[in-house]
Amino acid sequence: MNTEAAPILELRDVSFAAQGKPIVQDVSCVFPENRTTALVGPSGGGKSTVLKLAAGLIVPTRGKALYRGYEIATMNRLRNLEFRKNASFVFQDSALWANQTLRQILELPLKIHNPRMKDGERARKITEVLATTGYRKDIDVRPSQLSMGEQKLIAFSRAILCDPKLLFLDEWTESLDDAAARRLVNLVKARKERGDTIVFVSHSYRIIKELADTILMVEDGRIKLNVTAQEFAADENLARTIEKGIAQ
Ligand SMILES: Nc1ncnc2c1ncn2[C@@H]1O[C@H](COP(=O)(O)OP(=O)(O)OP(=O)(O)O)[C@@H](O)[C@H]1O
Repeated sequence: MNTEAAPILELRDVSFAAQGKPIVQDVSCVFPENRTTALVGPSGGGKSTVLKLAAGLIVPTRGKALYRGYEIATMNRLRNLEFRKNASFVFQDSALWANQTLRQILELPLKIHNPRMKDGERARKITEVLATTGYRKDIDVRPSQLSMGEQKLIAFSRAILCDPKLLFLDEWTESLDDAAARRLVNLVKARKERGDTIVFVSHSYRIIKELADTILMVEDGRIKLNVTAQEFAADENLARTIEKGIAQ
């Protein structure tokens, strides 16, 4: 585990249960600032749940999720606002509001975090971000008119609109064609290079190898491996274990 950078995020002895079923158990890990961490592992192992716990989207049943040392579930309103302004999440299913147009969906985070932004500036910002992510169609339509891949582009565009320093990505390239997936990987790479803190879930060995500084293998709700990219690159057995774990 890399300890030289500050743990902007930490899970401390975290467990999470739903409907009496343990989903994540006794997870402790740090997500260092300015680093990219990949959560990998077999389907149903608990990766998305760990990601949501780290992002403060769900509250641990036991233990603490911390942002800069403050418990996310109980930190004061101002600190929570700062955290929310700095953090964005791309959900596995895109999570676009069915009854809103894409324009309304994209306007909302800007209205919340930059309430003084003028209408024209907001429209320019949206056009600029969509050009970056490569969504070129009409935005006065509802999400149901989009393919899954197009929904992913909108979800990613929404996530970067307010220029977050902390990005949580849950299989953000799934359902995209190769060109679009490459564009979104490159966009994350650029953010990583400028020093953002990124935590992502992916089943793609290639993406994990390309982006991750640290790899956490989550299986049966526990962290089974916590290795740096250097350790991963230097140890063929480790690489095989991770590749096998992803493929399950
Ligand atoms: N709120 C919940 N209520 C009931 N079961 C849940 C809940 N959240 C997660 N689970 C279950 O816990 C297990 C782990 O889910 P999670 O989505 O975290 O896994 P994952 O590793 O991200 O899987 P995948 O790679 O398939 O997306 C799954 O069996 C899932 O159905």
